[in-house]
Amino acid sequence: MDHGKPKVFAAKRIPPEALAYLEQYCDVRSWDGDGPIPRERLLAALADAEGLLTSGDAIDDELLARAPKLRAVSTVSVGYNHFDLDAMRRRGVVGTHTPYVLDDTVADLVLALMLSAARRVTELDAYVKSGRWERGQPEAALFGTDVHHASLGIVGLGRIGERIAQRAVHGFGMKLYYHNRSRNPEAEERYGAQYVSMDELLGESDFVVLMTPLTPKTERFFRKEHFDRMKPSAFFINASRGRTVDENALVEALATGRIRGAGLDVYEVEPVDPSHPLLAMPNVVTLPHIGSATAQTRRDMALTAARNLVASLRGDEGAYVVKELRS
Ligand SMILES: NC(=O)C1=CN([C@@H]2O[C@H](COP(=O)(O)OP(=O)(O)OC[C@H]3O[C@@H](n4cnc5c(N)ncnc54)[C@H](O)[C@@H]3O)[C@@H](O)[C@H]2O)C=CC1
Ligand SMILES: O=C(O)C(=O)CO
Repeated sequence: MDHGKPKVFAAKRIPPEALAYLEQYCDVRSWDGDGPIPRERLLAALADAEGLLTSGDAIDDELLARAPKLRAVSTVSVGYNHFDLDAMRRRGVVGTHTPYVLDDTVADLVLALMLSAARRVTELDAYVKSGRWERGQPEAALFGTDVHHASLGIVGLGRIGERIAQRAVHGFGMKLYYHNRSRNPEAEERYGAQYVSMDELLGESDFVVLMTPLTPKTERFFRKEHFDRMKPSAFFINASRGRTVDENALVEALATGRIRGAGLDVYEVEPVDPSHPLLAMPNVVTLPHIGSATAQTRRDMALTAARNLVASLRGDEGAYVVKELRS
């Protein structure tokens, strides 16, 4: 322990390299329990902390009131919907995140969801493993849908969206539509992406990929009227946040055959309830929020988060401060 170093609390386990970096500059205490830290333990640990490294803990008024010395919160994620930005601004607490380092890894997973849903990979894997593959069955029962040269609509063509676009257009020859808050001229140039209204995107796309952050504006913004406008042959892919979608409307669209299938990495409530109707649908590929979950990328994210925390506490340049909290 070094009294000259700022006290920080790591509310999640981080790889040794990131921890070693943090320890060079900070007096670090870490949560070493299994699973997420209980809220009360977290609040108690923050009584004298100047910095917090976290991933999904809600950074809200209650937490900030219990952490009077807190100056910086660094999340090991690019999404920061767990930050109460107004509360942090009021108390002058800096918030940072980990953009860029995970873009390719998440984009790979989105392609995996598209391919799995369209070619029925998980459904047919279960079919083979359960011994149901026999000669003489009608082969059409195993047919899927082509991904190559199909049309893709990305809602939220940002950092990750662009990496998806690159794979889809240059790798699979897909035609690309997108809808954003504002146009992305570089992506239009690089990928021939066409900026369209939501209506047009939904009506034209064989695959609709949702990649917006969760904000007050995007909370449950994808709802029944959107599924109703999609092609009945289309697939819905969500790797953003579950709460951007009205999940009941998604279930209904799938159950009534209004859309062909879905690929999901995220859910309204995580972990998703084992009795959730989505889990019983063979045309839905479900993953446990693993968009960025490769060993290398999680190491890179932890190191970025550690660097962000140190830079914020030292007042150095270079931390990825979330855009709403930049001065
Ligand atoms: N499944 C997973 O494991 C992961 C999920 N994510 C999620 O992906 C999100 C996006 O990450 P990035 O691409 O780095 O963010 P980004 O900020 O680079 O891109 C987001 C895009 O969404 C657009 N957008 C925002 N609000 C919109 C609205 N109301 N309507 C239409 N478009 C809107 C923005 O214009 C921007 O182009 C994260 O915030 C996070 O929630 C990120 C990493 C891993
Ligand atoms: O970074 C994020 O926002 C995630 O969801 C996990 O990588």
